[in-house]
Amino acid sequence: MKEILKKIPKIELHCHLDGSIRPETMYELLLKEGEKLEVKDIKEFEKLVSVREECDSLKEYLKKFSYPLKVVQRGENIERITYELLEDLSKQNVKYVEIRFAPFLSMEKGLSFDEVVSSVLKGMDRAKEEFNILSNAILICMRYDSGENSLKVVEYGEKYLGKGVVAVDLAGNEHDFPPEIHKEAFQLAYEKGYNITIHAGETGIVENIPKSVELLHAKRIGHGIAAIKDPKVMELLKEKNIFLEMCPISNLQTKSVDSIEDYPIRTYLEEGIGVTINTDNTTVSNTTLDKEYEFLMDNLGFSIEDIIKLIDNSVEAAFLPQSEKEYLRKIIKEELSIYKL
Ligand SMILES: O=c1[nH]cnc2c1ncn2[C@@H]1O[C@H](CO)[C@@H](O)[C@H]1O
Ligand SMILES: [Zn+2]
Repeated sequence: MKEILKKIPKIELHCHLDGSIRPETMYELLLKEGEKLEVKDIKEFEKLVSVREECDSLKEYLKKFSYPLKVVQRGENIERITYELLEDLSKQNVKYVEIRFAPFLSMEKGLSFDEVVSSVLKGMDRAKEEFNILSNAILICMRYDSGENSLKVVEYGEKYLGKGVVAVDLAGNEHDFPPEIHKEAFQLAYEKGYNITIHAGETGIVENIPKSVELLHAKRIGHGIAAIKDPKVMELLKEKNIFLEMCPISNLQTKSVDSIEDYPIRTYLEEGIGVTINTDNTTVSNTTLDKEYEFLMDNLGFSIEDIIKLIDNSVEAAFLPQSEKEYLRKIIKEELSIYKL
């Protein structure tokens, strides 16, 4: 591990709560629920809930969410895993994080929408008090869900806007469910003043990127790997100042690119597209922001100065008012100066 990466202040914009539950906590909570686990210890369990080399697609990757989903059905669990994720991130010197989750996925055993959202917000408040880490939430609509359910996410979530919730997202199996299914919901979100980010072009479907920008009002795109296929799409991203939330380790696991050399980040930066680096799912992808940056340094020749520029992009792309971005820039600059960076 490049030692300096551990120390520098960082920002996380694309992190799924259910994909980032501490394995020890998940194991404990599953056993408490009486779940029969066919593993002999926590080490084996960790393998069960994170992807290995055998993963060949996004669909395969998404299968890893079956255990996390079992533990996000109680308010106290949701609050705890939010708090613990923020504790872990604060130890890695992450200053600000946007945590995303799909409320409807936590409503399978009777929790209400409000119970789910307020549990996340409680975890965030507690972490802010104790670890001084700032965070906001992004509500996810699931692609396979009906357009009506996505509308409900937008409608029910409105009262939390500006009170911990800053945006809505669309996630899940991109291969079988195009963005336009959810057009109405995102139109409403736009009108209500939500920020919008959409998972698009993650595993090859380039047209989902312009659709997300033009039909769903996306200001940021999750992954966007397929933009490399079409110069017009890259031009659109640049022209509209759409930031990409790239997650290199996850992208390799889902086979978004064939090899590291094909990872399009350099081209995007040369084209003037705003790129940010994120983890996607710390547990499922077995990663951290430090590992993601280290990966860029080891495999794609990024320097620490390049990394600092990427972190500054994350500040710019954050769903925060200018004054809060300025505050983040100030504290980041102060800390970097300690290391003469
Ligand atoms: O990289 C991804 N692409 C698409 N969907 C994802 C990704 N990571 C997680 N999820 C989906 O989002 C849900 C809510 O967090 C997860 O349960 C998973 O199904
Ligand atoms: Zn994601």
